[in-house]
Amino acid sequence: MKTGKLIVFTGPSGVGKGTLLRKLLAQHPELVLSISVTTRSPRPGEINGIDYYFVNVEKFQQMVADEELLEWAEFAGNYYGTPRLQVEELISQGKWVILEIELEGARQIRQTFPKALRLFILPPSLWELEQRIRGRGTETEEAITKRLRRAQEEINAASEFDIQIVNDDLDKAVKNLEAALFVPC
Ligand SMILES: Nc1nc2c(ncn2[C@@H]2O[C@H](COP(=O)(O)OP(=O)(O)O)[C@@H](O)[C@H]2O)c(=O)[nH]1
Ligand SMILES: Nc1ncnc2c1ncn2[C@@H]1O[C@H](COP(=O)(O)OP(=O)(O)O)[C@@H](O)[C@H]1O
Repeated sequence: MKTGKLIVFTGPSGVGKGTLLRKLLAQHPELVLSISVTTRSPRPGEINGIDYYFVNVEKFQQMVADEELLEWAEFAGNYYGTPRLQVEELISQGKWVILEIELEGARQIRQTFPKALRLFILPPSLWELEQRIRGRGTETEEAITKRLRRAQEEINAASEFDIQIVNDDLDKAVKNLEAALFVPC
């Protein structure tokens, strides 16, 4: 049986993580995206148990206390975390599990899973990042401000990751992502 693998996929809000992963997962069924827990409200079209497990703060805090999360962090006023059991089961089945998580969570995983492959997605520019967040039309003005401020901090930490990929031309970024994942270095 194939050996399981953990892949950390980090990048600022609006950079195109979800877009890239949807394209990648459609072409590579051997990759599995870990479904996170969050206290953020669902966006239009987001489905509980598919996009996220949407919970309230009390439930989230209980999961932390019960050590049900592999990692967790607060981001732009909401909590996000990775369910431990789900990831451990998938890895034991030999799956390649992708954690789409922000910088603080990625730092925790570097301590607990040093063998995880850590990828950082960069925007072509901060201006383009802002156009994308605004263009997506999912965040309030306040959320956009918080996320853009956090984006600068995250971009400054990109060199902590094994591989950096610029999401400028989407198809080119997908190809670079496939090379990072499947071409032995
Ligand atoms: N630490 C951590 N971050 C997460 C998790 N799930 C999502 N995130 C990150 O939380 C941030 C906000 O996610 P979201 O509200 O969906 O916004 P988006 O990045 O603009 O799509 C993003 O950087 C996600 O990668 C998680 O389980 N743990
Ligand atoms: N390479 C790209 N060029 C232009 N727009 C993009 C590109 N990748 C993603 N987008 C758009 O940017 C917005 C944010 O993408 P999304 O995948 O939601 O980012 P994230 O998951 O990192 O927050 C979406 O409207 C998406 O269609």
